Amino acid sequence: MNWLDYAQPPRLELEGRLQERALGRAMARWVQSHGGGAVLAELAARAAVAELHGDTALAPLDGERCQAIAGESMVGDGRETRPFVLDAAGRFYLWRNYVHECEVAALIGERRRAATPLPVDEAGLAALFPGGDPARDGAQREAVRAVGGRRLFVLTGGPGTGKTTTVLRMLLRLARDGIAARDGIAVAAPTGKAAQRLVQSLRQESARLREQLPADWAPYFELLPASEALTVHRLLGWSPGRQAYGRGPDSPISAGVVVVDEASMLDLAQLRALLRALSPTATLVLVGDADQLDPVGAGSVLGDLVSVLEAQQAPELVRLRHSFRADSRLLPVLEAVRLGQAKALQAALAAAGGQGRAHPVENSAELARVLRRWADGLAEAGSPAPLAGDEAAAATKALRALAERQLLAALREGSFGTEAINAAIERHLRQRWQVPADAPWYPGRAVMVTRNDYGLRLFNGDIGLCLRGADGRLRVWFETEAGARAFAPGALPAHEPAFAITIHKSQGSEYDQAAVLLPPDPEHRILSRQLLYTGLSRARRALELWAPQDSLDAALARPARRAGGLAERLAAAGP
Ligand SMILES: Nc1ncnc2c1ncn2[C@@H]1O[C@H](COP(=O)(O)OP(=O)(O)OP(=O)(O)O)[C@@H](O)[C@H]1O
Repeated sequence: MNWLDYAQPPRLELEGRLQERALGRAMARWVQSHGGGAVLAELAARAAVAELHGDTALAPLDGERCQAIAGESMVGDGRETRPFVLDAAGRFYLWRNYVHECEVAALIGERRRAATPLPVDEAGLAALFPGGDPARDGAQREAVRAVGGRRLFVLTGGPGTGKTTTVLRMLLRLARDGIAARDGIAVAAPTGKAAQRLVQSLRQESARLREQLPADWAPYFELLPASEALTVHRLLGWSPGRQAYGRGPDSPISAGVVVVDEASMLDLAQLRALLRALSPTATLVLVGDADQLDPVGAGSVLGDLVSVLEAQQAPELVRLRHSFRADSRLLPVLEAVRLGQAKALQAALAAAGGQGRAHPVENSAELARVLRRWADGLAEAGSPAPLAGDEAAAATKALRALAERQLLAALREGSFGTEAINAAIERHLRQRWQVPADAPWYPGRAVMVTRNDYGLRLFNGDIGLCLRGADGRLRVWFETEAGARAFAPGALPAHEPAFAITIHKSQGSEYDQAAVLLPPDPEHRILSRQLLYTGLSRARRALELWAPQDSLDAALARPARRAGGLAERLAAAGP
């Protein structure tokens, strides 16, 4: 491995302590074989493992350790290329993470300084919010007002606060300003599913708004991206052969406005690549919920950016706070989690009545009990009847019924993980529905696609339901924008059972009712406020929290901001 190569972090998707130890040992050996001392070898190993956990650096070292590595030739202060960097604050970096942080901070600083705010046409703004109420949509209007003439804009807010609704109006405003007409608009999201959802929501909302606006707005609607849902990877022209992005400073993305939704999923390396690939005059709009989980890769860029912009009361940031969700009884639950307040969470759950329940699931026996109740709920609906009449319409109905309730678990592996839970639920359903043991597929089996298949237009995270057609054949149905589509089970891309999915995978989806299961070990490092918030905020109408108080307290107490120096660098790069 070439540690100086910071173009792309190594694809280390392995999890678990064994792999971590192996990586750490390999790194330590590499350091020692290149003449590094024991302290450096240990720090390098820890930094490599910390990167797997999402940290871009080690938390500042004490003076003694800084001293111990001061003379190491492999450690620099960032001015020259070295495998490791010890920055002025004592943070220890792998070279690429240091470079990425510095570049991201510098490019964001440049974009902020390059703003030439354009006043909004107030009549146009009022037209975009027909019959609006400033108490509810004031911040949305502010976002539309503030985006004009900016090269960077950040829109954050919890679920249902109208982020997509606002993005549409921001784009229409920019189109009217002439920006989009000249250079075009690109919208993307880190995952295929989120990108598809974004384009779909924009299209639905623009159909509604178009009817309410005067005819002279029509040309601006034509400029909205209506067709392809782009992942950030695709927007950047990722070439698997070259293992590099095609878009960069020499061949920038040809769009005057670039919107990236679900930006909480962007990692540091992706944001750097994106910033490098924008034309200098383009407007970048980052949209997401800064309180959600950090990305799989290293860094917590949206969280860092929002915290810095918020502290500076910067005009490039608008936080939407009013939720347009029909059900506001769950909002205090989310707010308590967001702020890490255990007592407020208990009170909010109690006040939510039947819509918010907590079960202290402390061990496998208790898990089996709540799982059985959950699986009974699924089984009672019965094995779905064969489709009749308009099969696609009937399948859509069945898929929507399936999406009404979802079990979300923090873990994937182990007895509290989705793999074991799915196996238990499937066993129960097979028994209740009398599915023959040798039939892998049966009506009512829910699966989730785990890899994007652009040819089939199925994306990682899409949920399908197996149903029997009138012809007696089993097919797996997916709800897509073009209506429900069916696939032979054998034709599906990689997939897994979906009666329970991880909280990580649930990002961007919503359910009427969600149950959220945390591991009973309060020491488990996956527990964090963001994890709990992300899980609970998937519920539209009712939620169940399956966790002992200790795990809950641990999650609430851990804001889980990752170690690194981006926030400090962003603040220093200033506007
Ligand atoms: N100003 C508004 N007036 C009335 N309804 C609104 C307004 N803004 C948003 N809504 C409604 O609130 C709901 C959520 O809006 P939207 O999908 O834009 O939110 P979001 O923040 O993108 O949601 P999420 O990310 O949780 O899916 C939609 O039904 C939308 O029509």
